[in-house]
Amino acid sequence: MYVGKFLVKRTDELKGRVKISGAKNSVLPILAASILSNDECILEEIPNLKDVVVMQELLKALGASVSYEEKTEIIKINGKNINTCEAPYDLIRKMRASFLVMGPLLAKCGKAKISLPGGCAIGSRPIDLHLKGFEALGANIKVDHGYIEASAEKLIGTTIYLDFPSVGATENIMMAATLAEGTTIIENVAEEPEIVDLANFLNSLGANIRGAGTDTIKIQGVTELGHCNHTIIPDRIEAGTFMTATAICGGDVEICNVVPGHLKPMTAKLRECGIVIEENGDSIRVISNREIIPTDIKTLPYPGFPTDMQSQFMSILTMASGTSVVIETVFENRFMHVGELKRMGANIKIEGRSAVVEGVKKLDGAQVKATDLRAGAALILAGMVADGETIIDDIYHVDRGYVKIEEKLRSLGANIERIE
Ligand SMILES: CC(=O)N[C@H]1[C@@H](OP(=O)(O)OP(=O)(O)OC[C@H]2O[C@@H](n3ccc(=O)[nH]c3=O)[C@H](O)[C@@H]2O)O[C@H](CO)[C@@H](O)[C@@H]1O
Ligand SMILES: C=C(OP(=O)(O)O)C(=O)O
Repeated sequence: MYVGKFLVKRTDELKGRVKISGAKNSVLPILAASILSNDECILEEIPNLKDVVVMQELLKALGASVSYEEKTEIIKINGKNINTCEAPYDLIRKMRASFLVMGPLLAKCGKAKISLPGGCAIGSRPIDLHLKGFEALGANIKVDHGYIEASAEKLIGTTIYLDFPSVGATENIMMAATLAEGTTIIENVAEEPEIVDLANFLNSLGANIRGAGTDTIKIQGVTELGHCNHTIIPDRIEAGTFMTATAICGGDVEICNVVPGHLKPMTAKLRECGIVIEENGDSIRVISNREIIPTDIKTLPYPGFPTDMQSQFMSILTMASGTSVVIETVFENRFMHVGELKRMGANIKIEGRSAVVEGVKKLDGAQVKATDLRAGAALILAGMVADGETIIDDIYHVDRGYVKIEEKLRSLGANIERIE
């Protein structure tokens, strides 16, 4: 059983330089996509995250050969010997992104049997759009005893309109269409940088994908994919988390290995909050005197403000000099952190999909629980400005998506440790 907790104490300021790891939300679909090829893929800047370990286990269970070296952050993966098209419940339940192997398996083996992923703390997270896309490409879908079975003699390109620009559905359908016969056009797709990274990876394997990063993606099917070297883009959500950590604690931090363009929605909001941000090539400098101007936030698909940064921003806004409104439009239940922040003295009221945050003069340390990955990050931020000690439980969620967050924060002067 996982027994780790974080003990967080007051941090007066953050100072120094921190390097951002490869993006969790890029590496997971790219690992899934690598089994489309029958050759070796070499992937660099692989973050050592729990979710990446689970994805490796899943790909090995399907028959892929996978080797990861933590020191160099390189994965070598070869999908030549994929020998089963079934992804068991035990692996799918550990991580929703496991469902991203469905598109590649269907394209490569003509069938896939995957356990239904189910919901999680942030929402019910249906997969109807993924399935509609596979059906449009000619797959036959059936749901039986908690498993989805998809089969197709041949996938045939077509035009697919997504009702909502779902990140996962865009990725899954794009991967399936890569080896389909003819042209697939997917409209109203997600435009996240991770979609562009996946398309770039597939193209360097020999796929023919155009338009990633816009609302329409066009895929000309190919018969085979080859080998490639690919470097995962930096994690914009990890970068945003360090930006907000600096904002709330005060200080002067250089965040390197970032793509400033990917951070724009966060940079714009932090500037509205009164934080100074300088962009310098592939790094940014964040300067804060701890004074936070109240600011409203509304989460939206990219290039809107990311839902994965909503809870960290909420922590900052609890200390603002007035009232802010936070609207969550992407997930229907992503306010679980509010209850925990209130235990630390925050003044927040939820009304439907909105949270009204009344700034307070101080937060108090308390025993709290990371209800999901980003809730855990938000509680670390709150703990760093609270009086007294904060103990955060259930931090396995945090390890899903942050590489050694406590070590990186400590290198900037934060008072945080992992305890048993
Ligand atoms: C591994 C990964 O990349 N995870 C990210 C991905 O999750 P994920 O790919 O699961 O998120 P989606 O963009 O698919 O979900 C957005 C919304 O669409 C709904 N929906 C989605 C698919 C579907 O078939 N039907 C449907 O109704 C979801 O319930 C949710 O309300 O994008 C989210 C939105 O930016 C991020 O918070 C996650 O960090
Ligand atoms: C919701 C998230 O991830 P996942 O889709 O992997 O649950 C996240 O990264 O905040």
